[in-house]
Amino acid sequence: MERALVAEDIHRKYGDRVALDGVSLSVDAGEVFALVGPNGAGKTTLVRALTGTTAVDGEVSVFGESPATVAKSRLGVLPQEFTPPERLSARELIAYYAGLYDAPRDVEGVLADVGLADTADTHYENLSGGQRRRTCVGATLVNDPDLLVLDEPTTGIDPAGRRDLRRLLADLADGGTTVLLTTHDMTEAERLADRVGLLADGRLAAVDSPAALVAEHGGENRIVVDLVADPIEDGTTIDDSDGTAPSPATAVDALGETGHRVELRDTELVVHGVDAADIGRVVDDLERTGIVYDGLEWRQPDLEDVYLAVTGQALVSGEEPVAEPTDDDGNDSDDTAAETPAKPNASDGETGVAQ
Ligand SMILES: Nc1ncnc2c1ncn2[C@@H]1O[C@H](COP(=O)(O)OP(=O)(O)OP(=O)(O)O)[C@@H](O)[C@H]1O
Repeated sequence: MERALVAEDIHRKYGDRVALDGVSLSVDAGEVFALVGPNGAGKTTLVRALTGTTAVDGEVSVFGESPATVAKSRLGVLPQEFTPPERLSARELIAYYAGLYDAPRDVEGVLADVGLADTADTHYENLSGGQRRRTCVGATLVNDPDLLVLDEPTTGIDPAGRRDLRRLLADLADGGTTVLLTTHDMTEAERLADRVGLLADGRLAAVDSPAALVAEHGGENRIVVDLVADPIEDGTTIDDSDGTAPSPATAVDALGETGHRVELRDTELVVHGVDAADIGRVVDDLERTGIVYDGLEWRQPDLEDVYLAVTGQALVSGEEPVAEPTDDDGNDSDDTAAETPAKPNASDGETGVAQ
């Protein structure tokens, strides 16, 4: 199997700040690889290292060559920040980038791939945030690259657009294109990637298929109970004979006696090791404790749980805020959805108290 990308022990500092701290990674040709991590984890720096746009200590090769010498026609790179000329239409922009290559793809085919066939004549400045991002993705496809490197390609794209883009990337991968993308969104990584690299503080904390990571680190199925923070103030009816609800700690003890590991996390109570067939029994046990709760949810472990288990940091996932408007007519929008998210430090780990 040809290696599309190899990085060996890459280090990168900005002043005293360590952005990459000994990252080694290899991606096979035809693989979809997702780099996942919170703001500041080092994703963009790693992408830049792999594509030769920032100098690093360590070895990087792309299809066996230095990123500086590999044929540009083999690569399609979407930086996190990419602002094409605003007074050109989507079609003109794609045609412009296609014109940089000797044997480009058909412009209309690229526009169709990124779902912009009906918006192709709208100026870039009048496209919605999601349509702009799709135009930028289109610009990376004009040379039919062997390796696509996409830094947060779905930022600002609405859920339907994300699905379309995922489908496109999956089709490209089926056709042999290697895809390396970064995302904050674990669901996206889980759905799309053959393998996922969990990046935290400039280090790859784990690399494997989503299923293998979840099996190894995800923990058990669980019920998460959303407790009422203050049932008296909340006006919730309390059934206890003395008119007071049991404390969460009492409920934890009572549930613990039923054989499950129970954990209290702020206003959530987590009952671990609950398989689908046990849900009814555990809910009955919960009712018997008399604890007052707003709702509950049965959850199977996912990559977010893996990230927390492996790095000790919580990574909030799900769909990112959607740029408005999200309609597809693309006309007269003055939307300027941020292409560049703020960069706070990684979020704090959970502060649960294990019972
Ligand atoms: N040009 C730069 N100058 C100084 N520090 C930088 C620079 N680029 C990145 N950093 C720092 O390096 C660390 C890694 O940043 P990087 O942009 O690679 O993270 P990221 O995972 O891509 O974050 P985000 O999800 O916000 O894009 C951060 O602490 C960041 O502040």
